[in-house]
Amino acid sequence: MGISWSRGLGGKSHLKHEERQEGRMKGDSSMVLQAQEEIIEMKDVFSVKLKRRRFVGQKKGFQNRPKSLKVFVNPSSHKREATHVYYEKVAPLFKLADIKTDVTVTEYEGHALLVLKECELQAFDGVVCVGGDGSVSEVAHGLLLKAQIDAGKDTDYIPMPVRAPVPLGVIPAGTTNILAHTLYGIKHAVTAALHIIMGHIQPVDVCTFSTPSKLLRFGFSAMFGFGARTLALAEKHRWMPSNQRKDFAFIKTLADLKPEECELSFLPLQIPQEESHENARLNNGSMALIVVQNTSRTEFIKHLKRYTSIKNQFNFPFVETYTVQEVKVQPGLKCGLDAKENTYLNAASAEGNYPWNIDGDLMEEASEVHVRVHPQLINLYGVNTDDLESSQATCNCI
Ligand SMILES: Nc1ncnc2c1ncn2[C@@H]1O[C@H](COP(=O)(O)OP(=O)(O)OP(=O)(O)O)[C@@H](O)[C@H]1O
Repeated sequence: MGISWSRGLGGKSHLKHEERQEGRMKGDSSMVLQAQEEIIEMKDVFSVKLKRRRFVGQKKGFQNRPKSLKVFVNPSSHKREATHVYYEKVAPLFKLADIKTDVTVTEYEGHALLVLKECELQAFDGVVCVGGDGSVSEVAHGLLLKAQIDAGKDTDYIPMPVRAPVPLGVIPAGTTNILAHTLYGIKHAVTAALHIIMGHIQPVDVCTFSTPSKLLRFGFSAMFGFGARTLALAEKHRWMPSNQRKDFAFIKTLADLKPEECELSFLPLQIPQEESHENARLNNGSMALIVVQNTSRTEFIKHLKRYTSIKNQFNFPFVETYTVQEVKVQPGLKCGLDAKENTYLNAASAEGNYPWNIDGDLMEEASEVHVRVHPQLINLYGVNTDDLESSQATCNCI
């Protein structure tokens, strides 16, 4: 086996080493030209460096391939592995691909958001986040918020947000990496890095979560009720180790399970009949609304257990699913609840705020929350694994 190349043979395809030898032996005259090809045996190759060359008039070498990246690494992600993952597995690949990087190792929650607000995004071809879903969500929010600021928008009220100016790359290194699973079909840092290097880009829908007076977040998913109360309880026990805290909050919230009083309104997505069997996808301007009505604890646990499976996951009489564009949730206390129930419903905060779990981040709001999906608001590095039958993103977010 050898590596061969030719000196401007007018686009003729190369012959393999073995074929060339054979041609020579047969005395084929066309082989005279080919004989100018040079061969290096693979065993003699120490390393290969490809220089990017452009033809006259060609504007770009490879479309979308980044040359300069702003990188955020969350050193606290999943057993503090993110820094190691980045410097050992990803940074060497970026270097080989001649990509310049500007790295911020975040020091606290909200650090990436602060840096992004001050960042000159024009200096970069993309932003990369090394961490779990919590970090990715913060960076995606920061990137989109900065885009609105740069576009001169009022960041408290953004009915028509502008798109993020550069793509976002996700290097999975967290405890939960649902977004990375969706984009790469796998939690694998090197696969993710290669998608970034090759400039594979996937437009993705993003939601805005707002109250009547302010924008809470740009994000991808939210839970009201059980998933939010679990998070609120876990946050109150920050002193506990992460997994212990989550398990404790989950079991305690389940033990105290009560129906959540709220008024829900939504705008269904108008989709053509032939697509009506499809649920929400990454970039078709839709989101899935899953409403779990009051039921027994046993039935609710059955529903939770099936949550991670792909087949019949919501096939319960008390679970309704809708494909929607907008949702409004107006929390409200039912008159006539007994004191114990009232205490539960107001457990998250003395001010009567209701907890929301937005991409794993706790937000507490008293007023109505309006969720809207904005089609293809951000480009993410990766491919759309919606179409890969084999991809099964496992979700352990609750
Ligand atoms: N240096 C830091 N110390 C503590 N928290 C940080 C730091 N840098 C970033 N964060 C915050 O940590 C949160 C969780 O990060 P991430 O999702 O990457 O990790 P994880 O292991 O998946 O976390 P989780 O336990 O929430 O699943 C993010 O909201 C991020 O803002």
